[in-house]
Amino acid sequence: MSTLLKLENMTYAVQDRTILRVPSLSIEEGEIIGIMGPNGAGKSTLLKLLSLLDSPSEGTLFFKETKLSAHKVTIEMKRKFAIALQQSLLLNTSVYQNVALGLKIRKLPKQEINAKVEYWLDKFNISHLAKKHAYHLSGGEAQRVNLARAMVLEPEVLFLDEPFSALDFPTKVQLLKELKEILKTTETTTVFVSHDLLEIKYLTDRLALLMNGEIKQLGNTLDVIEQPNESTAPFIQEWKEFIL
Ligand SMILES: Nc1ncnc2c1ncn2[C@@H]1O[C@H](COP(=O)(O)OP(=O)(O)OP(=O)(O)O)[C@@H](O)[C@H]1O
Repeated sequence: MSTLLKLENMTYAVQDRTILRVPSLSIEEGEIIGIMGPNGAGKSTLLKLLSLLDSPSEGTLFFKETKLSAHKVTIEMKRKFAIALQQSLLLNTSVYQNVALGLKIRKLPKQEINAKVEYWLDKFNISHLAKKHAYHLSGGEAQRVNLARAMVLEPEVLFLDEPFSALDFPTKVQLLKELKEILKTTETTTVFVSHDLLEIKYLTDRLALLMNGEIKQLGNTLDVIEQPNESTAPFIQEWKEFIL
């Protein structure tokens, strides 16, 4: 495995208040890394910095060997990333057009767009919804479209911010299973932000536990869950009591 994304000496401050401090974080090619922590820990902020939606107050982000800055980043660099959020924010058009839009913007030939959209609608089991209006979908269907819209771009890094949190349990479980299969077969490097230890345990290879704007523990997901450190044990223990 080689390092795809790397943060160094990063801080992020809002009005003189430092809300995130990450001395070092590497994301390895092909891995699924989870970011978990309590409300307000800084998870979404970290995801925004890694995905170039925002820039740090200090520090550097590297993509492979290239130093990135959100201010100067090229379209080519942004196109290496895709993001799916909790709210699918679909456009006022059909499912097909929602999934096709990113490829149209990239000016791909029509035939290629058709082939890719059909492929990803099929992968997420939503081919039958292609003509349906995006505003008439269930929550689970909309999240499938959201994920297909991200994956059709064949990103080098996929960022997921709580994509399952609004779904009911059976819908979530089914989609998690399918997504894991897709991410593993495509070897898509993925950064997954979640509140839910069950989702994290099922989907991720490594886990960063973020608290008060700092990564308090980072390691193999099962190791972190089984052997939390002094800082993370109370948080993990609460989860264990809740699910066991
Ligand atoms: N633009 C901003 N202005 C002021 N405060 C901010 C801003 N962005 C984030 N914060 C603060 O920084 C902290 C981290 O926010 P962030 O949304 O990253 O946390 P989170 O772990 O994703 O939280 P949640 O689990 O509730 O979504 C919070 O205290 C939040 O209020």
